[in-house]
Amino acid sequence: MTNNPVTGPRQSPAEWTVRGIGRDEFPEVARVVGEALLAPTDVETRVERLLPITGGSGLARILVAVDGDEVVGAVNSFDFEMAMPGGPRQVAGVTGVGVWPTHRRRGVLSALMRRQLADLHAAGESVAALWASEGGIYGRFGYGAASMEAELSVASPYAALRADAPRDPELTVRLSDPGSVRAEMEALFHQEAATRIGRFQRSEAWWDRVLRDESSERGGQGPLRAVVVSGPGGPQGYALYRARGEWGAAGPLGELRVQEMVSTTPAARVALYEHVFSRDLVARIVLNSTAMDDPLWTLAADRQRIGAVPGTALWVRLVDVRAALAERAYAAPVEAVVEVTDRHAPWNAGRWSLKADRDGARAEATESGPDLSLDVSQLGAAYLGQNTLSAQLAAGVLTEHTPGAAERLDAALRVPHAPLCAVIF
Ligand SMILES: CC(=O)SCCNC(=O)CCNC(=O)[C@H](O)C(C)(C)COP(=O)(O)OP(=O)(O)OC[C@H]1O[C@@H](n2cnc3c(N)ncnc32)[C@H](O)[C@@H]1OP(=O)(O)O
Repeated sequence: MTNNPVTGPRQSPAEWTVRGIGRDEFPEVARVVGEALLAPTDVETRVERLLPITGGSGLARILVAVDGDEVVGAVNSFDFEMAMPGGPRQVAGVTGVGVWPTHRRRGVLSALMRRQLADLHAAGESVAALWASEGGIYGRFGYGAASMEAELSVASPYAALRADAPRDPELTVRLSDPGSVRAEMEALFHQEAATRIGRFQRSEAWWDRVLRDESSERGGQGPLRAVVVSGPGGPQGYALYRARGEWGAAGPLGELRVQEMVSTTPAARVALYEHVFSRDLVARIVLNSTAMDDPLWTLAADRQRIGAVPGTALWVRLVDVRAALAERAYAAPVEAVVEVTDRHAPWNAGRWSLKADRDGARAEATESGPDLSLDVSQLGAAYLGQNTLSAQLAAGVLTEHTPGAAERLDAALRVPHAPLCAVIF
């Protein structure tokens, strides 16, 4: 044990007691995590907001580290149905990670992460995913940065689509308050969340959270609005957005911010863009969190006028490498032996033979020589199909024993559309 005047004595993760919680301890967990995350709301409000989405069996997924009687750190995970390559899967959505400020850098998170990983594995869960507050935290625990999303913005004079963008005169566009079209939005989202990698199905409580509209949620903007595009057969898309009016010496400087856009047909997408692009008094349109292959890149009249701020979205952890490899879908036949190192999950370490084609995959332990050696975090980074192993090879962070192995695996791991989660959990 070493001592540090700021953080106190450094302990090994094994020295911390980690346990589950009773229902009456939830406010204490909310207090500790809220303080760590610099949450602007009071504990009561946080409990009121978090309980519905965490509730039920969710509390059983919370772990705390204690110092005597005191809770000094916590982790939680949602039991998501998230779209993965090949379809919807159960994914542990790791969340609510925080360590009491006087106990940081003493191994508390490490203890919590190890126990959470062991619990998820024991429960038969194969994949965990999270949004990280900081990029330096989770790689050491076997998470790989697996997807990027981008905030897009466009100044109103350039907010226009190509002349040949698909437009359907039969579509109608209806603007209303979100509550009155919630059922339509839920149905459209449910469809998208079954296939769009990274999306997770929403409970009613999650919808309440997405549609929350107190003034503290608005970030200086106006109320949440919903626009729904429908054809003769019913709704084909929706967007949720807020707008803020502003005036400068030369006229209107309003901003319109799209929180979410979902569409099931190209023409509905076009109608949604054209609705938000055509609002009067708006000088700038922002699309909060978009997939890296958002159709706007193809449809914009001048794509060079789109400003893009990309950022890391989901980090993925293969809790059970064998199961995660076997349940994934593959775009091309592949046979390879991967040698995996895993500091925190010894059951993953070793050589895995993957045999896959478009009809299915098998992964089993093997003694054969590896084609590729890598850390479990690197496999996590490639799992959603957005990041290639070839890029990691070029960066010099994995070893290829058989020339071309990374490229062949990449061809099999490829997915047709970029992942999109968009909702930070
Ligand atoms: C999914 C989510 O909920 S994301 C939200 C994460 N939470 C936050 O950001 C809240 C504020 N921060 C905290 O509560 C804490 O600082 C945490 C949770 C990030 C880290 O907890 P700690 O108990 O301090 O971590 P712990 O002592 O186990 O550190 C383990 C290792 O990670 C490193 N580490 C911890 N946090 C960070 C960081 N933010 N950046 C880089 N390295 C870090 C430590 O230096 C240590 O490295 P070492 O093993 O080489 O010595």
